[in-house]
Amino acid sequence: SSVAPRSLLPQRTVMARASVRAPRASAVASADSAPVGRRGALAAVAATGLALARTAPASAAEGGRLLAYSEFLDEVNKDKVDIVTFSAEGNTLLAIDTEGNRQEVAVLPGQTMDLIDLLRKHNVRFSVLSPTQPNALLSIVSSLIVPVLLFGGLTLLTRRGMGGGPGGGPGGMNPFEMGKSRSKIQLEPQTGVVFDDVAGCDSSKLELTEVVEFLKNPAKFTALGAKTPRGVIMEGPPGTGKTLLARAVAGEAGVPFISCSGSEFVEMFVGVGASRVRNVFSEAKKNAPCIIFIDEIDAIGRQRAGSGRGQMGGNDEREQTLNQILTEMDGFEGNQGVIVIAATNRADVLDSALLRPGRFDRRVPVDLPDKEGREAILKVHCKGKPLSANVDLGIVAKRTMGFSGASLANLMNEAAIVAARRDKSEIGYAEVDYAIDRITVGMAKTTALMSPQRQRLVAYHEAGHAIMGALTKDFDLVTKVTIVPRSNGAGGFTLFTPTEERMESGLYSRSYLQAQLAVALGGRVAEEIVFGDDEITTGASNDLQQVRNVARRMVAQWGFAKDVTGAVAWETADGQTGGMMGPKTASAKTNALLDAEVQKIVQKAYAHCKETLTKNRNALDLLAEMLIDNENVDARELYTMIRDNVPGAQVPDLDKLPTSLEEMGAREGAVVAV
Ligand SMILES: Nc1ncnc2c1ncn2[C@@H]1O[C@H](COP(=O)(O)OP(=O)(O)OP(=O)(O)O)[C@@H](O)[C@H]1O
Ligand SMILES: [Zn+2]
Repeated sequence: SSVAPRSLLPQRTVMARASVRAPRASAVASADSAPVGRRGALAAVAATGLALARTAPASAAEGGRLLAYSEFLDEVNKDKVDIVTFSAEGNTLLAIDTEGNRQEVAVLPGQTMDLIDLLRKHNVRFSVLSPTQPNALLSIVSSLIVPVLLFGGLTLLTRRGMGGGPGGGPGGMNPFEMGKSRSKIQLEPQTGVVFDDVAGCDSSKLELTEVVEFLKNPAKFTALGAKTPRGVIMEGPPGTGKTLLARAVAGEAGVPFISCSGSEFVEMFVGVGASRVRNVFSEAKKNAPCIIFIDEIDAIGRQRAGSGRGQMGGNDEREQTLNQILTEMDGFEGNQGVIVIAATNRADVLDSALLRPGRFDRRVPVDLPDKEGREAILKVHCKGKPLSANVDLGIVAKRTMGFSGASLANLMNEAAIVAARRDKSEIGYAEVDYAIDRITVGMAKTTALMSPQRQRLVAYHEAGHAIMGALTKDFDLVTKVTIVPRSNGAGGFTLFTPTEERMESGLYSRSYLQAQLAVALGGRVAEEIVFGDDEITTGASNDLQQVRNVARRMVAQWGFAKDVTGAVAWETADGQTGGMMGPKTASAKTNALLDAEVQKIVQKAYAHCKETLTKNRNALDLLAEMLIDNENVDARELYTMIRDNVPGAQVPDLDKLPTSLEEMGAREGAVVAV
């Protein structure tokens, strides 16, 4: 497979000192190699959640086989087919059966409409791959010799209307036509979308208000010599509303919206991409102030050096296109009011040249919605749909953890279709329930949907970090615990805010560092206590690396084990022995001593952690339950629970605790550990 599940890739540790809007900003700032020991940097113990296995999108390359059309029809008739995806050209399709197996099928030309009737009759979900999606399916199938066979009855069927299926006329449904509708430069004078149409995503919207302000009156900004925004990268999983948000920015500012997709540029002949970029920008300048939206920027903006280079010549074209974009953005003298918003779900692969100041220097994470967000999105998509009184959107939101905005929209749509099919006048809970199951089945194969078991595991993991943090005297304040999956692959996170004094001095005591180790181990130890040794997961690998790093530095850099290794710094802050700082000093023997001390320190922290969590199993269970229930737990909720359930615990003044992410982020020195 081309893309390894994310959980198998080295996970990025995110520990960044927060500036004003820290929690969001730092969710993208990778600081794996943060020089520990520098003021503040150490204050973060990575409390990394379980990495969600984000599998590659359905690719026919993986275990697919070519299925004869007749066999395919038989399977459909036996209700064995669950999901069908047509290629943009409509000549092939990918079928996923009820067991999750993928199979490619060559479609007979001219009978798509009948096929669609059949699919509808058997409740098969189907969709058309958009022409801009890189089509693995197509390239594979086209290399096979496709026997075009005729099958009695079906071949000569005429195009009957599609009256049978509710919700969707024959119009826009024909994959043949959709394949051809590759867009030119698309300019919408008015998108008609406003921020209120985008539910949830409050923090993303907040980040974008500045852009809106600028677009409303660019002259005001430039006259004052203010540094104006130029490029914004929105990153997040598919369907989280990135396109919608970009259109809302245009709508809020009342400016035109020019959209294109990164993949459109690279499919063309050499030189065409660059010239198209020029066209897009010159069109934009004519219409300024306005927004250029580039979807799938990763298609052009991948890292230039390394793996991609020299592959079948297609790369020069991509590079030229990328360079042209950079040139255009650099050429915004004094910025005439053109803002480029780009979207990607792979911000990690982007060329760093794109992210430099003056280019895409703002990054707006658009994460999967939490429970509240999901409820709000559901509300948006219920507009104009008659809902029966027995549908409680709060409950629907609770049952749909891991759903994106797009899947929630899809959910309400499916429910409406089912209701119509059942001849109901309103959508009842039964229909919504049915739609949830259906979409869940589809999603389980393509995305990182949280199963209840997984949710429980992540909840206990994070609860382990948080309880350890909260119960350790004089440790950083636990300001937020969440099990909402992040776009960087973390299953959840725990946020700590160090005290002002600690931030000021930048000095850390031995007891503080030991506490840090215990807190970092909290996730794994909680898993162990609750689920047993055999069920512990790889989700803690990041925590364990943190533990190793901190312990190693305690011994080798700060002389905390001086009785054994002497009060000597055996290595520099970056873990090097010698180098610029002097000769290589640690002998093999000393190194062995250092290693042994590291192990001792870690074992001690581990024992302490296990004892504390076992003793406070009650609080651990309660917090895990709170997390499963609400997904987010803020400082006040956490410490209230601790005050009421852990006798003798040291609890901060509840009235002074921050409750909103805004408040927490606004606190100078907040530290995010994802
Ligand atoms: N926050 C939201 N509020 C309301 N609707 C949403 C939201 N997020 C997504 N949707 C629905 O999902 C649809 C698809 O979202 P959109 O295309 O903006 O996602 P995207 O993040 O750009 O996805 P992709 O990465 O696949 O391009 C929207 O048109 C809208 O109907
Ligand atoms: Zn962790």
